[in-house]
Amino acid sequence: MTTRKITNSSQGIHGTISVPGDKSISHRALMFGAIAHGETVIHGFLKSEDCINTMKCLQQLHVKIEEKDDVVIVYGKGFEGLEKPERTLYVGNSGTTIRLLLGILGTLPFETVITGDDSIKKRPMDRVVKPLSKTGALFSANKAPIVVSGTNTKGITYDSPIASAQVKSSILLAALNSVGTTNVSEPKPSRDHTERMLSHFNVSYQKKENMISLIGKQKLTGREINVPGDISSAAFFIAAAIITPNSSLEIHNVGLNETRTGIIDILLKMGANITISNHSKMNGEEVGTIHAEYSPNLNSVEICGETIPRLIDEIPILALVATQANGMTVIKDASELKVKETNRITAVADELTKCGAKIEPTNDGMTIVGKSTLQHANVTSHGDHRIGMMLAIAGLIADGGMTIEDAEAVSVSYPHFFEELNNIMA
Ligand SMILES: O=C(O)C1=C[C@@H](OP(=O)(O)O)[C@@H](O)[C@H](O)C1
Ligand SMILES: C=C(OP(=O)(O)O)C(=O)O
Repeated sequence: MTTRKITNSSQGIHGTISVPGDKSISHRALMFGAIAHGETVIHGFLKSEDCINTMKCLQQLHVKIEEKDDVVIVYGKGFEGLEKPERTLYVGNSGTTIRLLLGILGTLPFETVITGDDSIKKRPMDRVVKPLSKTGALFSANKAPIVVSGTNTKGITYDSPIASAQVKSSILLAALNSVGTTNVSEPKPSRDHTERMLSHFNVSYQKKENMISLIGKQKLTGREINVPGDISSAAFFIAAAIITPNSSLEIHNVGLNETRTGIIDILLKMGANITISNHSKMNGEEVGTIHAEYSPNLNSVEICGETIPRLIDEIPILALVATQANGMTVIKDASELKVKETNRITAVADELTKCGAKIEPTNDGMTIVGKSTLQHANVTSHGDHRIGMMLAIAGLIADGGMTIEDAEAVSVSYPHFFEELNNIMA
């Protein structure tokens, strides 16, 4: 386990950076490339642990994938080109990998065993096992390790009780290799990268309100994909600039898909100095440049309802920002946080309390009372990349900095996070 010491940054953070590729889009680019026919060339692929695990799983299913210079090339042979792996597939820490792959594997006529690390083994898979079983897919368990297979799967109609892009995407991937129409709805809109990727691969589907309908067995052909920078990674540096005195930071090429920009909406509502410029589009995904500056007059907010899925992974870093805002910030409707890489409600509350924050966990979120002066503490990431990065940013404003145990967890989504942080502190 690696321990990292972060020093307090009295001079602020400065510079112009780009963040690595979007994790959600990188996973999908590989999977769509694998089930399409022909070459899919991916630019800006995120080479982090989670996405590399997706790549390795697909290679074990006998998909040829090459890394050349800055591109990743997937030589897809359609669903029928996927072959039984010799070994158990290992997804590491990645919920997106296991849930989306279960959708694909549940339509293949051979048994695959799939598992992950200790965190993955605890995370609920019934949310995909239940709907996918209706297609005719077979599963040995509701938690990893799972043995999965399926023959002649059929389209289903499923009203998902949770707003989860992983559930929606798993069902849509299964739908592509099933006979007939699949209809899937969700209670609130979750990230729509799968839908945009379907359009990019010329798959036709209908979307009416929160219901997507797709006819199975459409043929996909390999495409070129440009992956924008990950707004969930950018969020740590945006927050750092906002809460650290004397800071000014520009981040290029950030994905600005509106199903992901809840973090920007909330920070603006809190009074943060953020501007967005250079708007453009990359294979159906909006991108732009984000400029963030120190914002001394932040106010508390309530974060709930439809906003939650639009910033679900940014709640740990938003909690830190809320410690620097006047008044009480209330986060609710976010019980999904309990089933992420760790229980992010208790992990955030426990670790930030050690630093002097006034933060109370609730059943479906937390309350945070600002403004607090934070101080040095020995904290832990709990093996969760987003908790680790949030605590590193807390170190910038804490008296005496921060000591973070299990800091290597950041490699799950942002392998060079600490190097980038050092660069902008210089
Ligand atoms: O589909 C995706 O790429 C993701 C969806 C979200 O999970 P849920 O869909 O389970 O909320 C998110 O937390 C995760 O980091 C990535
Ligand atoms: C929840 C996350 O990812 P996953 O569900 O893919 O493990 C995340 O990256 O914050």
